[in-house]
Amino acid sequence: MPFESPVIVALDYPDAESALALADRLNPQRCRVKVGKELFTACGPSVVESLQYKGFEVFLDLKFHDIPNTTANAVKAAAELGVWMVNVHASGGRSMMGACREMLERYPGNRPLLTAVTILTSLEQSDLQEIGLDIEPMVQVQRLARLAQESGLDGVVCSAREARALRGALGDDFLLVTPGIRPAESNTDDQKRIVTPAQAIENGSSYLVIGRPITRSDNPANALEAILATC
Ligand SMILES: O=C(O)c1cc(=O)[nH]c(=O)n1[C@@H]1O[C@H](COP(=O)(O)O)[C@@H](O)[C@H]1O
Repeated sequence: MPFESPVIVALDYPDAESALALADRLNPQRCRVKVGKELFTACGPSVVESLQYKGFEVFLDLKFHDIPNTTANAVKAAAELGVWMVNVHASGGRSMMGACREMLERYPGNRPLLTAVTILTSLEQSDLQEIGLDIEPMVQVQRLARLAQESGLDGVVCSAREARALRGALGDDFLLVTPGIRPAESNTDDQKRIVTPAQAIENGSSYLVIGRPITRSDNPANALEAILATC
């Protein structure tokens, strides 16, 4: 893409028709798109291929979290699909992330970027406490991000609230993919660790994952442009 857009639009839809209709209202020169669990479970690889055919680079967000062999082969299937980015959960551990990275060495020309989810942006400290993690999100995100970098990953998925600290600790080349983005005064929905687009970029985010603020807008292309204008 000639203009390197920081925005990845989350196509969280129950069927291909709705997802492709939204994609038709966007310009693939102005954003990338994300296919997640709902759309992929309903439609499978064909919706990824349809989006690629329309000119979009696709982030396949299936957040794989399993034993190393299973996860590495899932990442391999994603690479065969020609996706731009694929992700796993960092809490799957070093061997799992390393096995995925090693598997992708087989795709030197068109290797997908491999990122690891740290702590979901829908969680805050009290949620972590309930699952036995008596730790601040910032501290756990930093720990997992360091592990992901040591395991050879290209970057992490985190809240833009953690981006400044991670950028300082992990360097300029490590990708920080940040969901939980909400323009000022928009609905927070189920997100808890939210940041505005402008603040996310200022904090050092590489990519902003944005769903409902764009997809639920009356004019998604205008909503995207309004966000890009602030970045
Ligand atoms: O991996 C992700 O993309 C992801 C990680 C995370 O911590 N939080 C998070 O919201 N996401 C995804 O980012 C998108 C956010 O969508 P909106 O809340 O509608 O902007 C959804 O598709 C989520 O699945």
